[in-house]
Amino acid sequence: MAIEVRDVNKSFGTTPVLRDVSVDVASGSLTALLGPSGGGKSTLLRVIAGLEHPDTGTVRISGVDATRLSPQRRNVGFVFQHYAAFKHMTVFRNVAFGLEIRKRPKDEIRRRVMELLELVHLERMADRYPSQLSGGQRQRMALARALAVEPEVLLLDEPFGALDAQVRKELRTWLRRLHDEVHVTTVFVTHDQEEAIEVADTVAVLADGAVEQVGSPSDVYDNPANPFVMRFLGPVTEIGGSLVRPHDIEISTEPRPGGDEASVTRVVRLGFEVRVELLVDGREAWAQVTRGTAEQLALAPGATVHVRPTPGARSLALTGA
Ligand SMILES: Nc1ncnc2c1ncn2[C@@H]1O[C@H](COP(=O)(O)OP(=O)(O)OP(=O)(O)O)[C@@H](O)[C@H]1O
Repeated sequence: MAIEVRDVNKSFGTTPVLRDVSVDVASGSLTALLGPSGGGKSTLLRVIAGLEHPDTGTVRISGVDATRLSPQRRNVGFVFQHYAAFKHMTVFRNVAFGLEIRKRPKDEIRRRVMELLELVHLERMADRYPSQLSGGQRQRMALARALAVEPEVLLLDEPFGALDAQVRKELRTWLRRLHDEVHVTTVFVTHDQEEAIEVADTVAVLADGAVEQVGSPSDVYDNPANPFVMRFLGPVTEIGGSLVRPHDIEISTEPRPGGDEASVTRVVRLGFEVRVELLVDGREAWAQVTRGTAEQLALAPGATVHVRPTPGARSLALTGA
């Protein structure tokens, strides 16, 4: 394990922000800390970095108890949402900074920095100043700078959070590729479930200071541990007292075992997908079907149909939830 967080508790004043948090991060993995705003993701990342100290519990990095080590002695690289670059230094010098203060030989620094700039596709920007870069380029420079000193662990706090949607999407794909090339153990914070699912190989869902579930993206999406995780990871709807993914609802014109009668209230075509709004037992629900299915069943407002979760689909009973 690259990182082992054990039974960490942290309060600010009297407010508990992390409650008995235990997470393992495998060496070489790309792990997302995912959850709603205020859930404690940044605080957990800062505890791993050594920027906050837990009240109780331990943090081990590469097998060493790091709980009391300063950030400098943990060998971690850090990138924040708003990255503070040295404005008066070129991109080259920003990336070289950590190596220069470690007094590495000049030619080694030059080689390493150019390698890193190539890795983040900024090799032609070496002589520019941070103000001459786009937001996405600046964050890539920040990553190169964090990687320069060869950290054992890379910690990213919403690194693309301040960028517009399009650039954000590009950088996601880019981060995944970068990780496939350098394999440095990486933990990144995000509140965007799509980003976590697309980029990470492990997702830890954090809410209200506690870990709700840790698993692969398909694990947490297909086998959510509880209604909270199911709702947070993707669209849900409710039929027969259970929470179901709308694409896991089977619609038929004939009654089927385990099905409920429903009336179609609205049919919305969204390209290839069709959103079918329903009333089941007086309650609103919706199903996502393909255009082919919608046409075949002649779904239209006012139609009476029968719905049930697709056999084998994951559903969660909502009793008491
Ligand atoms: N230094 C601090 N002093 C007091 N309270 C803090 C401090 N840092 C964080 N908090 C509180 O701790 C809680 C968790 O914050 P944290 O930033 O870890 O959550 P988060 O999941 O990263 O949320 P976001 O995505 O909004 O950053 C919040 O209620 C926040 O107000």
